[in-house]
Amino acid sequence: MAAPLLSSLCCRHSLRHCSPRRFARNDLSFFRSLSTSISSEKSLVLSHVNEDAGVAILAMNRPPANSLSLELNEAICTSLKEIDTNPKIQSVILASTNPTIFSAGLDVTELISPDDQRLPKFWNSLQQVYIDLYGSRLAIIAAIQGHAPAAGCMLAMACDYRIMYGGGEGSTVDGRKRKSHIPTIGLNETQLGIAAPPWMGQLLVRTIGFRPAERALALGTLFPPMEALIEGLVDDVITEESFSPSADTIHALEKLLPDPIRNQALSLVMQKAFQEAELYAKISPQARVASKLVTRSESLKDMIASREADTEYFCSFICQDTVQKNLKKYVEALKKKSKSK
Ligand SMILES: CCCCCCCCCCC/C=C/C(=O)SCCNC(=O)CCNC(=O)[C@H](O)C(C)(C)COP(=O)(O)OP(=O)(O)OC[C@H]1O[C@@H](n2cnc3c(N)ncnc32)[C@H](O)[C@@H]1OP(=O)(O)O
Repeated sequence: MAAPLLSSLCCRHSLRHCSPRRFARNDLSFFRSLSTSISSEKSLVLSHVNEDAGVAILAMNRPPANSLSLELNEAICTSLKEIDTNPKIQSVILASTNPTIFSAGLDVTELISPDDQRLPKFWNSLQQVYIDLYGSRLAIIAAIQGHAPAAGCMLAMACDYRIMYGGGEGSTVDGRKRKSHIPTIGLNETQLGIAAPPWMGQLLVRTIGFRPAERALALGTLFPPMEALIEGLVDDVITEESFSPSADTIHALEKLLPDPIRNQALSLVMQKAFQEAELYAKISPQARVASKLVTRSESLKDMIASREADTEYFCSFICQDTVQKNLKKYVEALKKKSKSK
């Protein structure tokens, strides 16, 4: 696995497929669902490309919480690969069709009383998502509208830039009032009685620095947006107080977008993500990819070298009685909370 990945970072995609695209700052037409749009695995992922813009959107679409199952992981990788093979695309926005949950992390039901054959496949698929995102030649922008705990946070950290919704009353991207929503992000595994695997923990260390990461990992801290910004876990926090799209914009987008992501395209987070995607797409792809290689190749090599051992450790760890007990308790509490709403 190592050789293809690193060669893809070095040359396979990056140096051959370098045709930066320009598009107008406010041109939201990049969201247009082309007839060649990619939707895979029963649309667990909605993916659309705009070759003129050089930008793609990849929106996770697994209700209710975009929790990462084997199938969703595979769908993310498949979609990303399809986008990656398109030489006209330089940037991708990683988003969610759920406006309040980016991804709830691993599908915890995958971890409870797991099937022997499926569990290692499941873990491998998560490792692959990380490798494909973190090692992509594409500039990937995380549009974090909602919660991103645990592996959801990992997805965001594996991107090149993270924009988070700052929360607040009455966000009205579609003209309707909605309840106040303040998303959180972080590696909260210890709160489930498990620990983040080394490669995920190290990703946090590389993102926010050693001491803050050490503390956040131990406590399983979930950061609200402004704290995440201060820690450097996200790069930008957007509030929608001043956001009021014009009727023309809404009308144009209604024509352009398929239902699941129409409102998302109108949100300020998505528009900022678009601007950032545009910014990255303007940089010489050779230079951008080379700089990504400088900061990411060593850790990717290490992760890939320990991949099998990581899978073995994960499987035996998850199957321990105490871990199973903790996980069951956690899921019961989650279901109870959901029912009590
Ligand atoms: C030393 C090295 C050791 C290495 C060993 C490896 C160990 C393993 C490491 C694994 C690393 C990664 C771990 C994970 O990602 S575990 C998952 C962590 N995720 C969470 O803790 C989040 C749980 N969810 C929530 O807190 C909330 O749902 C959330 C804040 C995301 C949203 O809240 P909201 O109120 O909007 O929504 P609900 O809670 O009502 O949820 C809606 C429905 O979704 C279901 N749900 C939510 N999260 C999950 C999930 N992670 N998996 C499966 N299902 C989930 C929830 O039950 C609701 O469904 P129902 O309505 O049907 O009950």
